[in-house]
Order: sequence, then C-alpha cells, then structure tokens
Amino acid sequence: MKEGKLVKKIETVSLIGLGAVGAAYGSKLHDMLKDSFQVVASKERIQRYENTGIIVNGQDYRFHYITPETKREPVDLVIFAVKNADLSQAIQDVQHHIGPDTIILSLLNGISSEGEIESACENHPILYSVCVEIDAVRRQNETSFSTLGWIEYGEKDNSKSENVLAVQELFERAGIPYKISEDILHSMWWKFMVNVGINQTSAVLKAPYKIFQSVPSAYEWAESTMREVVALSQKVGANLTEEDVKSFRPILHNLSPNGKTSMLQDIEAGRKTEVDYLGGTVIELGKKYGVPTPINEQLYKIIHIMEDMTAYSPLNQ
Ligand SMILES: NC(=O)C1=CN([C@@H]2O[C@H](COP(=O)(O)OP(=O)(O)OC[C@H]3O[C@@H](n4cnc5c(N)ncnc54)[C@H](OP(=O)(O)O)[C@@H]3O)[C@@H](O)[C@H]2O)C=CC1
Ligand SMILES: CC(C)(CO)C(=O)C(=O)O
Repeated sequence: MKEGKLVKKIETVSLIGLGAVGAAYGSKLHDMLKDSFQVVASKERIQRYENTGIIVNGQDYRFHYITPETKREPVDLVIFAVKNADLSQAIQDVQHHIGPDTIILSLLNGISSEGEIESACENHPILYSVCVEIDAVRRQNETSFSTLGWIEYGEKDNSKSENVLAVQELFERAGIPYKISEDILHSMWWKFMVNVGINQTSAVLKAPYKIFQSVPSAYEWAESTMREVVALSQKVGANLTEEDVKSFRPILHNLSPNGKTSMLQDIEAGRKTEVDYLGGTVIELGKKYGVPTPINEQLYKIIHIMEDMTAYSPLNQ
C-alpha cells in the first residue's frame, strides 16, 4: 500500500450493528452527516428501532435506516459493529454498499473479523481497527457511555495510505477520537489481550469496572489471563510484553465504575457471548504453538456453562 495524500473525502457512511458500540459512534456520524449516514438493518429491526427510538446518552436518535435488500450506490465507508457470531450475515447484508473504492472498518473485538471480511468480500482490502477505552453499555434500545475512548486503526502494512487519511479527516469532522496505529498487529493483539483478560473474568465474576479498579485480587486474575496472550504474541510476531499488560491499568481507571464489559452485558442479557473468539482463540493458538493456556481453558469452560445455564433456565423452557 503506497503512502497517500488526501484526495478522497468520505461523504457517505453505512453502519451495520446498532448496539452499544454502533450507537455510540453512530450518533456522532449521524450528527454530522445526517441522512448520508445510514444504518443497515432488517425490516423487523427497523420497526423495533422506529417504535422505540435509539436513545444515546439520553437523546432520542432517529437514524436513516435501509434494509439489506435495498439496492443503492456503493458508499465511501462501511463500518461493522455487530458481534462476531453475526458477522457473516452482516457481511451479506451490506453487499449493496460495498464497491471497489469503499473503505471498510471493523470495530469488533477479537483478531479474526478483518480476515473474515477480506475473504468474504473477494479480498477487498480493509483497514484494521480496534476501539479502546470506550465504556458503552446498552440496555435494550438505550446506550450510554462516559467516554468514547478512541478508535485505533491502520493499514495492515502500517502505511499512511489515502484511505487512512480519508478516515482521519472524517473522524476529525465528526469529533470521533482516533489514533493512527504505528504497528497495527501490535495494537490488535494488545486489544485482544485486554479483552481476553477483562471481558472473561468480568463475565465470570459478574463484576463492573469498579471491582477491577478497587479489588486487587480481581485485577490480578485478569492480568494473569492476559499473560497467556503475551506468551502467544511472541509466536506470531506481535511481541507483547509485561509493559503492555501494565499499560491497561490507567485506561481501566478512566472507565465509568459502573460500566461493564461487552461480555458481562451479554451474560446479563442472556445472550451468547464472544468467548469462542477470545478464550476459544487463545486455546486454539496455544495448541498450535505449544503454549500452555490453563486459565483460558477454565474460563472458556465456565463461560460456556454459564451460557448453557441461561439456555436451561425455566424462563426459557
Ligand atoms: N460494548 C463495548 O463497550 C465494546 C464492544 N466492543 C466490541 O464491539 C462489537 C459490538 O459490541 P456491542 O456493541 O457491545 O454489541 P451489541 O450486542 O450491543 O450490539 C450488536 C448489535 O448488532 C445488531 N446486529 C446483529 N446482526 C445484525 C445484522 N445482520 N443486521 C443489523 N444489525 C445486526 C444487533 O441487533 P439485535 O439486538 O437486534 O440482534 C445489536 O444491536 C463486539 O465485537 C464487541 O466485543 C468493543 C469495544 C467496547
Ligand atoms: C476494553 C473493553 C472492556 C471496553 O472498551 C471492551 O472492549 C469491551 O467491553 O468489550
């Protein structure tokens, strides 16, 4: 990818996944782009969204919705903000929005969504990205956050391409905090490490951020879980270190004490979690590279049992 200068301006954006992350960043894009920002969703979802409105930090948002079947010109930017298990359907649902010049960003946690999108979209190159220090919590149609954190993104080869600059210009205009990564493999693995640590332990302990902010034994357990990712990262060239583990501490302390990880939100709402894309991936890579992952193995089992218990609950019989 060659270094770019700004010749591209993003005028049209489509988002799929109007949950905690999608509604938080989507509200900023809607404020700026109005109807040039649209949310792709099925008729049934649109009806639900129109009946109740989407409330973001107390404000009722009426987004511009479009069904997957509606044909339209490709847009300048497509953003994915669904959960990992819904990604393959979401990729199909935005097909009418993607043309040869469309930039694609995936805000999903985990390290597999970009690859999945690239192979499903005929090797369409995408920007790699993670969202950091956002504490968005969703209850049904209401999302609230105390901080949007930032979106850290970049090309796979870390070049400041035309697409990277175009997204930077859009984020500046929309007031979305961002960082252009100097080393996107490291950034992706760092975020993966954080989610493997904090999301899984918070789900099992049913602990909001204030527990990790104030109970040392809880946070030590999260860090031990992260260290299994540090060991794995050495095998793939992402080269995380103990310093990377420590660097999450100040970020954790900036999150709202009552905020909750997306995995704890899933457990509380009775939804399937993303454990297969966190602990599940760690265990798989551990086997591949001969790295022990005992803590993740236990967390993986426990979180699956918690999901099975939800499915078994008398309310679901
Ligand atoms: N919450 C957070 O603070 C953070 C989350 N993340 C990551 O971001 C991703 C999204 O998480 P989050 O926002 O919390 O998840 P949510 O469950 O809150 O939102 C996902 C949304 O996607 C919608 N959706 C699923 N499939 C489709 C589809 N085919 N078409 C249209 N909409 C669809 C769901 O709709 P419906 O409810 O109708 O099924 C739901 O509203 C995850 O990978 C998560 O790990 C990353 C950083 C922080
Ligand atoms: C890092 C954290 C915990 C908050 O941004 C997150 O990514 C999540 O809740 O999934």
